[in-house]
Amino acid sequence: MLFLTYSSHCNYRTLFAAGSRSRRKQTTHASQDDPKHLFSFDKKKNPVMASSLVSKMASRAHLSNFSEVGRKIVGAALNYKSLAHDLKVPHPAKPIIFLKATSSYINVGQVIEVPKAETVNYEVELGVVIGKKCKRISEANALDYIGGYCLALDMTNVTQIGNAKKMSAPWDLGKTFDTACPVSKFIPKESIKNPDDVKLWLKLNGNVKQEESTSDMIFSTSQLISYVSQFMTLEPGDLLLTGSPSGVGPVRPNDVLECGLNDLVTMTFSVRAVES
Ligand SMILES: CC(=O)CC(=O)C(=O)O
Repeated sequence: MLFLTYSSHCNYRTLFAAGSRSRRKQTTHASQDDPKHLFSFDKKKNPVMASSLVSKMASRAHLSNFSEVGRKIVGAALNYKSLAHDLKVPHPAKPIIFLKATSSYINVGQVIEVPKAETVNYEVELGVVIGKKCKRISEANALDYIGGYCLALDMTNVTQIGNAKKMSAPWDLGKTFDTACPVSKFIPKESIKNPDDVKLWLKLNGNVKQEESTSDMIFSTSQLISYVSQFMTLEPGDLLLTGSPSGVGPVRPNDVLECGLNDLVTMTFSVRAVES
């Protein structure tokens, strides 16, 4: 007897939304990323392993739903050498950190909203989904706290950021308006060996506007996670936006943005105007 009795303990059927396939069918053709793969052992002989794998499954189910369950989105600004070069500004001495509200998430199928009289820029980014609670962690340990990844757009209202700068006010209205954080599906941690070397690209209406490796980042993924964790506790499902490479630019109503991350994921969003 393998895993069949587990469903009553952890209710992972609901967690994984396994659909209509029977549990027994799920034992066959298990792929690397498939949670059922975890259950190919004898649970009576390995009760400790069984319980740890159940919690691993529950945690991955939780993380794959990060845009619903995550409690914050933390962004890093000016984190690419190429962007700093384009903007003719020096590299920041420390990460520049801002927050986006989770109400700004949208998923594929939803539309980016742009106020008619304002300018909103696209910025393609690697998103890091936090896998376990981290507070004041070292750079050396930071990668252990990653639960997975996503492709993200850090939509930025530059009209609002310009207004804020004039008043020495925070950037919030420029970063965290509704629809400001389009995200892809969850990418399991194992799919990306090195988050500091993945390729990001973005096309606006079919024309390539951004294309860069995360190796161009000023602060590495570990440095960003460790730095942020000195100030705020990162929790499972939180998202860290690692910054945008050069090529950022404005969108207009009816534009179509298409972007991708390695050969792992692509996503497409269209833009519509809303009243300012
Ligand atoms: C002002 C910005 O939008 C900077 C930013 O978010 C970035 O990724 O760089």
